[in-house]
Amino acid sequence: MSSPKLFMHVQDPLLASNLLSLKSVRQYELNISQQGENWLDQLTNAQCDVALIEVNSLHDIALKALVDSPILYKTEFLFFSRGTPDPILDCLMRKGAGFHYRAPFNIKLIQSSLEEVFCELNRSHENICTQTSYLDQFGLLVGSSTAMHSLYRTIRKVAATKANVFIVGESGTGKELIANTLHVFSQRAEGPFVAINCGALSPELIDSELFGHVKGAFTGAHKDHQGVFEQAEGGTLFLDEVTEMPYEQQVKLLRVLESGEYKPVGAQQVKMANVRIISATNRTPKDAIRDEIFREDLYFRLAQFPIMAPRLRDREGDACGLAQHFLAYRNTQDGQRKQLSSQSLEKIGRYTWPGNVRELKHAIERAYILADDIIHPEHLITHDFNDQAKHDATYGVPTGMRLDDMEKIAILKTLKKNDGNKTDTANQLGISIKTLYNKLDKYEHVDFL
Ligand SMILES: Nc1ncnc2c1ncn2[C@@H]1O[C@H](COP(=O)(O)OP(=O)(O)OP(=O)(O)O)[C@@H](O)[C@H]1O
Repeated sequence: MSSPKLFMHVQDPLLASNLLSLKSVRQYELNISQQGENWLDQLTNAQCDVALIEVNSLHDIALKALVDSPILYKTEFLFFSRGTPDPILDCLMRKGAGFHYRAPFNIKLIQSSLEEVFCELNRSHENICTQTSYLDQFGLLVGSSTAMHSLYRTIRKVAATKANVFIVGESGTGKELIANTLHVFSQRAEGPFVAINCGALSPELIDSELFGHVKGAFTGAHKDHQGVFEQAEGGTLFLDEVTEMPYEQQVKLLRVLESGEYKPVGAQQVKMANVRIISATNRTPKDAIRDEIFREDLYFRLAQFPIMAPRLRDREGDACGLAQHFLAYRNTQDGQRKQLSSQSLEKIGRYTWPGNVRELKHAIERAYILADDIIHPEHLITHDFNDQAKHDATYGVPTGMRLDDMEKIAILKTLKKNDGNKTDTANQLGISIKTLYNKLDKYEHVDFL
């Protein structure tokens, strides 16, 4: 959600500096009027929620025009005057324009009025949010926090370059969405975006997955197969969980990055790769290099431009905003009007979301399934179980829930408990890593943005 906007047209320097020093003024996005230009035109262009206007002339043309302007009903006005009777101002007051403060000004009173208006503006955003999302969006990413806006600026700058980008961030922070957004804003946007999970590649098939193979290259190679380098030709190749790629395979990837050349398995001729590489990991690269699971030379090739994906707990206000966003999409999908209670929003705002946006998205999905109309805190299942829950295997297993919903919850909870480690998750759930990936892939596709 963007901050509510405040327009200020105040010429008296003392009054202006008093107003600007108020905390309640600084929480708005500020627009200060330009001297010599009609302030009503400026206000109309800026589309502000609140306007602080000093009236110091009985011949203020803009004030006169305001009487018949639609802005009068869209903006909350606070007028400041020296107290000289002004029929136009009286007329505006009769039309419900807002507050009129006369000198000497009581700054404390002004502060509390602005505070109140600010709360009302935010409340009106809240009331509409179960059907609509109020967060800012950039490419495929949603979020209005300072951390997200700084990420948007970085993406915009680096997308235009040819640099390989390396995204580091906790599981569920949206690294794949960041990669896709980089692609969308790059000159390769018309080309394909191909994502591959390096942790899910089987050592036997990895060469073929990356570089492709020709018919007859090995038993079972019944026809030519394009590797991801070829599939992503002219576009972007996203190497997710790149630190999980088998160590000996990393040197092959390094060679392609250095020379641009690769050879499909069983082929005679080399091919030239024309792809931009974006990679990601939820490990700290320095630790992965120290532990000798990730080659340092490969890291430097891949990380021409490193980007940190911010944790959800570092994006002030975004957790509640995203919860509303996901709920609004779900409501729209099913024609429902489910709402988050204010206690639920409080719980969402307080919780630290160690599984980041993915955990939040799935918590809302589960709550949506469980709740009738209002989502209460008990519907929001997070991962901080109490001790009793740990000892009781049936704790929290609901009755009457669809089996595939329960399966989904079990998978996502286990994934979370294992900090996103899919190998451990698959082992604990007694399924193959491939099955796990297929199921996660399915959830992503039936999910909402
Ligand atoms: N800023 C965001 N706006 C909207 N949805 C988001 C955002 N960030 C993440 N998501 C959603 O959260 C889920 C996880 O995102 P994604 O797969 O991109 O995370 P990740 O960091 O790549 O996770 P992992 O490290 O486990 O692969 C996806 O469903 C994605 O759509």
